[in-house]
Amino acid sequence: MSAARPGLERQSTAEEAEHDYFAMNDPPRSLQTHSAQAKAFIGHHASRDRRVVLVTSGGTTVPLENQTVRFIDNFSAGTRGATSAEYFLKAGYAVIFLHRQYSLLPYSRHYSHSTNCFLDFLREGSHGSVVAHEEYREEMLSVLRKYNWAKENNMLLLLPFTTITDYLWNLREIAQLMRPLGSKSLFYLAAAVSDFFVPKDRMVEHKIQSSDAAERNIRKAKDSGRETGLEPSVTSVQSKRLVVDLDPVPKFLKRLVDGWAPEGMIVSFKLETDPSILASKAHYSLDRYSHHLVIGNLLSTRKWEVVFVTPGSPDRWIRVPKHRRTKSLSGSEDQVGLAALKSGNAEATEGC
Ligand SMILES: CC(C)(COP(=O)(O)O)[C@@H](O)C(=O)NCCC(=O)N[C@@H](CSSC[C@H](N)C(=O)O)C(=O)O
Repeated sequence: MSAARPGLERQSTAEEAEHDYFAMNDPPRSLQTHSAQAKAFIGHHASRDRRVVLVTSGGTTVPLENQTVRFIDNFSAGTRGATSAEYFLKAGYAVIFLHRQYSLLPYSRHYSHSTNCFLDFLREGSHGSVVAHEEYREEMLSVLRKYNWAKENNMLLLLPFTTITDYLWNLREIAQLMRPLGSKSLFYLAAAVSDFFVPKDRMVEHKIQSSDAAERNIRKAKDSGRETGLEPSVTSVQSKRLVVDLDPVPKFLKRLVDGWAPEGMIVSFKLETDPSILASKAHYSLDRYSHHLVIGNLLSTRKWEVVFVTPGSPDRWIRVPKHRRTKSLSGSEDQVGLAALKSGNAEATEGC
């Protein structure tokens, strides 16, 4: 961590980490365009005194080379984010949907290109027309009407990211643009965010070689390392194993709560695979960042149960009953939202 800059009182560790991270890792080429779109969208809805939610969705990647051939990814398909965005729109929020490029989107998620292939719901009608199969027509029409309403009323802004750096630059930019909304802003952080990454100054430029060329590759990287004093983050050794040395991603939630969006309502998700630590990790996150709600979920059961962890209240599990975990067109994840609605937790609907 850099020493406190002379003439300034020592900034918090989180502020220092933020400064160092954004100084070392360039913004995505799309940031200015995204910023202009978000600014116009927020201004449009602020002038109508409307609540705006930033929903983040899908997984961030960690590139291993500057000219990226290989990257570390995660499991997230964006189902939680895309489904929740639909509930937020239904509840009257304007939605900024910051999502992993090509992950599931609100409404179109019901008929993706692979699972539930939309072509399977269509048939050729008269005069070369295309019509929906009778049995799907009602549901498809309902989804289409909601989708068109959101588009025609400028209620949904879709902003894509790919890497962890894209995500953090966009999150900070949009959060700062949302500040004037004050308590009318909500942050719903459903994206699966990388915890480790390859810092730019330790990233190799070209594709990592898996052949004998690796020797030349290592020598070149080490020679450049001798000049910069930095070892490359990824090296393949004589045994041709690939050794990857990653740094932790700065804990940005602290900066979001304290600096970027001090008046916004902030909901984060805690993902675990071990049920015995989920609640404690969710409480730890809430205590550490002092935000409003942590929604805990397990990788294996995330589509039908979540736990709401809020300050000063008992943990509240929301589960879709076994018999209702049907695979509707929209999948069982819709039912976590419906279960929350039926349990009288309107907020919970928006939270799922
Ligand atoms: C990703 C899923 C599980 C949804 O799955 P799909 O429907 O398939 O998309 C979502 O519900 C979720 O838990 N999202 C959050 C996952 C996540 O990355 N949580 C972080 C907290 S937010 S990243 C915060 C950062 N580490 C920090 O401490 O500042 C964690 O568990 O640590």
